[in-house]
Amino acid sequence: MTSHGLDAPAATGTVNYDHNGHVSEPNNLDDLVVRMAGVGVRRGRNELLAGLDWAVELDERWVVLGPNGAGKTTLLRLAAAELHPTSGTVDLLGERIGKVSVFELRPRIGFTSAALAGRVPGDELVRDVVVSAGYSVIGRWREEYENLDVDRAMELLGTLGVTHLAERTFGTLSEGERKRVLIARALMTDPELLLLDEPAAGLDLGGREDLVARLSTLAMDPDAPATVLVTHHVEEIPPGFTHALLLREGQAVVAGLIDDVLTAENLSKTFDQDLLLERSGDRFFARRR
Ligand SMILES: Nc1ncnc2c1ncn2[C@@H]1O[C@H](COP(=O)(O)OP(=O)(O)OP(=O)(O)O)[C@@H](O)[C@H]1O
Repeated sequence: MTSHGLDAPAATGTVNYDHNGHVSEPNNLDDLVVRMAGVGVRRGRNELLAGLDWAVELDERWVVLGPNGAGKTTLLRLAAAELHPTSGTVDLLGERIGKVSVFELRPRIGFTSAALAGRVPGDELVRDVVVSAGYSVIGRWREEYENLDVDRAMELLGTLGVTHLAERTFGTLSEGERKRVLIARALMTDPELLLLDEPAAGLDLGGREDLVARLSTLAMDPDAPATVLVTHHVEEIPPGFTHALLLREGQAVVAGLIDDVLTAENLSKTFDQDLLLERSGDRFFARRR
């Protein structure tokens, strides 16, 4: 860990781009929740991400799609201030990574991932898993939480449809129940950016559909934070998501409004298969041609 709390050596960004991809100084970073310019992440000889330009605005809901190993989790960890880029610049919530303490930034960002699920002690009460996010720790660490915090945790468990699990221990929950509890936890600090890494992975059909519906409600709520959802499957894109970034081998294939960029052609390029994409109402379905 560096003095900024990052788990990779801090490298000062050298390149800035404007929205058209031209080199420039940023104008008003406050308008952007995430801004990545010329971002690369390298581990040994592996380029996990390369030359990535991406920006997320306050009212946008992004889905990041790509095959195994495309760099999706790496991208999300950059957006969660958990990683530092090897090259390029990352600005989160108007702050440049490398110039700000990530410990100040992280409470403003809600993040769920399988890695986080693995760090939650199995004997923690579900209610405490959620409420402790407000104190930037995992699990209960105080004898007494503020009543207001407990009320908020219960309200969020309600939003995710799992109030009845509040007094259960995390280790006794099913995969789907854990995912919902962790999304409630991610929302606990009222974050300005919500990052969801494969929230529907491992869920059965009913669980997936229920989660997609709840994420759709959240996406359509104008007060909800800017959201980025990583998935392998177009079927998991909740209605209300506005933008898509398609990633392949650490590089963006295409990024923009879902209606513009989510096409059979782009999906086929991304997954290196001849794919058929169908749209039914506001849901997507894909299969091999
Ligand atoms: N520390 C590391 N050292 C070397 N290679 C790494 C390291 N971390 C990740 N990688 C590699 O970088 C690539 C991108 O990993 P990442 O986890 O970001 O992909 P992903 O798109 O999230 O994949 P998946 O869909 O399988 O979860 C993978 O090929 C992975 O093996």
